[in-house]
Amino acid sequence: MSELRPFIAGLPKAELHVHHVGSASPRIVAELAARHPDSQVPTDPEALVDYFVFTDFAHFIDVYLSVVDLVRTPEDVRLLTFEVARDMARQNIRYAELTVTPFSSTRRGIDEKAFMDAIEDARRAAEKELGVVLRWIFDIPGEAGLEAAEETCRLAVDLRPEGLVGFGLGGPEIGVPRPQFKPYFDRARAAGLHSVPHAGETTGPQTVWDALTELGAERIGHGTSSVRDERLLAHLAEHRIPLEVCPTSNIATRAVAAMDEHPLRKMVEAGVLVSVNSDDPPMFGTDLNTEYEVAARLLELDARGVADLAKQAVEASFLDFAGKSRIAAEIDAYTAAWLAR
Ligand SMILES: O=c1[nH]cnc2c1ncn2[C@@H]1O[C@H](CO)[C@@H](O)[C@H]1O
Repeated sequence: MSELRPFIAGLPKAELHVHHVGSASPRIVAELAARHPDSQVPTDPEALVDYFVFTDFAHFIDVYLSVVDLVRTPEDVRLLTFEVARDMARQNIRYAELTVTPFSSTRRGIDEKAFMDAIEDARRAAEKELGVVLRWIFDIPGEAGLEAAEETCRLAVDLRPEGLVGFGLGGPEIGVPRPQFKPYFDRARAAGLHSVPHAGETTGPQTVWDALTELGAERIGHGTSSVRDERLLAHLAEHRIPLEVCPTSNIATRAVAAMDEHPLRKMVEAGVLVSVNSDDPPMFGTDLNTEYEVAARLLELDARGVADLAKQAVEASFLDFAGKSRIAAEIDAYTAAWLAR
């Protein structure tokens, strides 16, 4: 544990890249697994630790989908969402853009309106009872193809829950080229949603270019391989297109071989705006505070540097000016008080 840990723990934070089902705590996953004994997911939180060791990215997606399979009723959705916010509140996360995959639930038979009501109900309760502001990014699960794209787009545009701010694309990249999703991103953007696809997590920089030119990406999920293309890095820096970086995730899914090889530092040195994120925290044995510790080590930051990093996430968010200013001011006040101790 680094000496920055207590500072980071109390620091007000925003998280921009974190998956809904992927944030279910071991307790919640175990509880859902016990409710649905036909599943292969362990019902014991201890056994989950081993279950969440991944041989590669494809294995991670298989395990992820086995947990998705446990969420079967609107009440499961509501419980999961509120509990995720509770974990965020414990870490002083004030604001989160949570990536939700409605297709996974509607395809499993959850009524679409009941699904929206469940997440919205949890969002309001989280804000009121926990002081955590949640917003949604609806993502297309890439492996499910154009059918999922059509359905996700329809749900986003036609049902448009109040908390929805963005439209994304997740899952595997290999064999799932980004350009085919252009019509769906065009529709979502025309409806006023922000474009936030994953790209360059498990494939090269061309996927990031495709996300920018074909999908109108305003932020990139992961974008890890961007560092292999100097021109791309310069483009991201110049146009202030942030990368959502999730260091421990990249090691856990074996997208990056070792933490000391993580490209975060190279991104920052190229002047790219970055946000630090936890992705699927319990599955990767991490949380946002730990990711800030990791980033502080990779970037050799002191408390002030960590506070600046937290402000970059606020800057990269889809909050309005007043919302950004409010959290940035909280970060400044907290940091000043900490440094004056
Ligand atoms: O790190 C990640 N990269 C890509 N997709 C992810 C990640 N974590 C969770 N998902 C989720 O995987 C599902 C199956 O496609 C999607 O729902 C996506 O949100």
